Amino acid sequence: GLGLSYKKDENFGEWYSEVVVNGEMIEYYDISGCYILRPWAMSIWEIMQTFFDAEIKKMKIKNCYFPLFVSSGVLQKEKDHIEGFAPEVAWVTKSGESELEMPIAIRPTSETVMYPYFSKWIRGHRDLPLRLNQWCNVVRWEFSNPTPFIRSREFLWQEGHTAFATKEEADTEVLDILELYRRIYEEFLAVPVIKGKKSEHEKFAGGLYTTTVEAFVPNTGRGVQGATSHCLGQNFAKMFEINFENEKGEKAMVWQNSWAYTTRTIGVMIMVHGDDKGLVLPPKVASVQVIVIPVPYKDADTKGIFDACAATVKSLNESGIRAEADFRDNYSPGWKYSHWEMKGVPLRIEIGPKDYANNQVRAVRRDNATKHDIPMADVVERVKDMLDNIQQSLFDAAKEKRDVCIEVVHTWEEFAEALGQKKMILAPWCDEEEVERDVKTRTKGEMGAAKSLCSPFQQPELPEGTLCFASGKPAKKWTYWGRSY
Ligand SMILES: O=C(C[C@H]1NCCC[C@H]1O)Cn1cnc2c(c1=O)CCCC2
Ligand SMILES: [Mg+2]
Repeated sequence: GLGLSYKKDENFGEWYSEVVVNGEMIEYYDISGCYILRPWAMSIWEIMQTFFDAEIKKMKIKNCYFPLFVSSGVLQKEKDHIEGFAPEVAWVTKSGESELEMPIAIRPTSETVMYPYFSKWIRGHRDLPLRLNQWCNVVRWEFSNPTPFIRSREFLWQEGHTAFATKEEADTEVLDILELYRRIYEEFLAVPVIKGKKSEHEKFAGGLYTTTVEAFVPNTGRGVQGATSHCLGQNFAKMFEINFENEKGEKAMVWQNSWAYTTRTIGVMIMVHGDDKGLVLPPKVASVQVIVIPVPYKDADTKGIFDACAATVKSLNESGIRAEADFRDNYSPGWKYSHWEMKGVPLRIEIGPKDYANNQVRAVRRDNATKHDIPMADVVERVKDMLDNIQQSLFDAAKEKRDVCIEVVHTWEEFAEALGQKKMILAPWCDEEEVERDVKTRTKGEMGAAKSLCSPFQQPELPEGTLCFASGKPAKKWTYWGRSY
């Protein structure tokens, strides 16, 4: 029957796999690591896309579409870009029965697809800035445990690729985009994130520096890279000869950025807000924000109740609230309550004989299960306030929960203990790459090694003489560490 067979706090992995299916977001597919995104998931992607697309259009960024296929010569052009990733590239080697002359890669990302044309299109400083984005799918044939939304062999994303005459312009855009990613997480998905910079070891190998918004899943004690905004410097410009004649008539290389967020965002939201009754959707990303359910009683005025439901839906929709009624006569009200709770609809409105007689409705919040009797005349205003309140309290609850998982440490012993307690660890670090590699080695285990998540832009005070938690050398910066997805 209805209901989950796993509890979030007891069997998180099984709970997650069940909740994405029972919530009708995902259907498993016969190829491992690939998932069907059903409308209940796709509508969330579209709501975020509508926001992000409008924001980048305000920044004069234009959408385009490049081919799915990359020739192998081009893909291997930027050496350190590809060396670490080669095993993940999927190749087309045949068409029908015949072998292809040259194998063709399926894009795992589009730097090497786009940049030969950036080189062709960018001649003079008037061609700059060039700022393109594409909404598409990418394929990475990963082997570590596939997880719906979080780690799949094909996923949807947007990838922005921009070129500027100066580093200052690139640096500014990196942070403008990162702020949009923070808004996606904190204002839409109600998930708190930390803005920061990736270490040299964790950054995008082909780039100059990587900025990130880091989320955290308290149940597993794992950090999640939420979205990334990279400054590529002039590395790709050198490789792909993307030069321009500057205003002094000199030949100069462009400064580039690339930035992405993916369908992983949806998985993070589910992991953070979901509970043992199923999904819990923040109103901003819920395709149905209010579900109205008639509770007919054998001899009560059923038609009146149904009309009241339809009128309630109509007035909510007219005020911009996404409301629907569930009039199906082959399911009981109780069944409907569980069904829409499983799907995470933020607010339920029940109209039964008593409500109808008293010209009121009963609203039930999905996040805290509280019940509220509302006069019909006040429904639109009260529902608007409740949805805003649900959005804010989901964020506040998630932030509180994430904050208690943060542990500040100064020594290796404290670090190891906090890691064992599934914490996100803030530690003073000497910022030396081999020390980071050493931390990975020392924390290897079946749970996976700890890694640096980011050095937060908001740096706490670092008193003179503070030593690195891992090497004992003078610390240079506070850095978040933890296990991750
Ligand atoms: O994709 C990026 C960098 C960059 N790509 C464009 C959008 C922003 C940012 O994600 C890093 N990266 C990750 N994973 C892979 C590659 C790769 O370049 C290339 C080969 C396959 C796997
Ligand atoms: Mg990867």
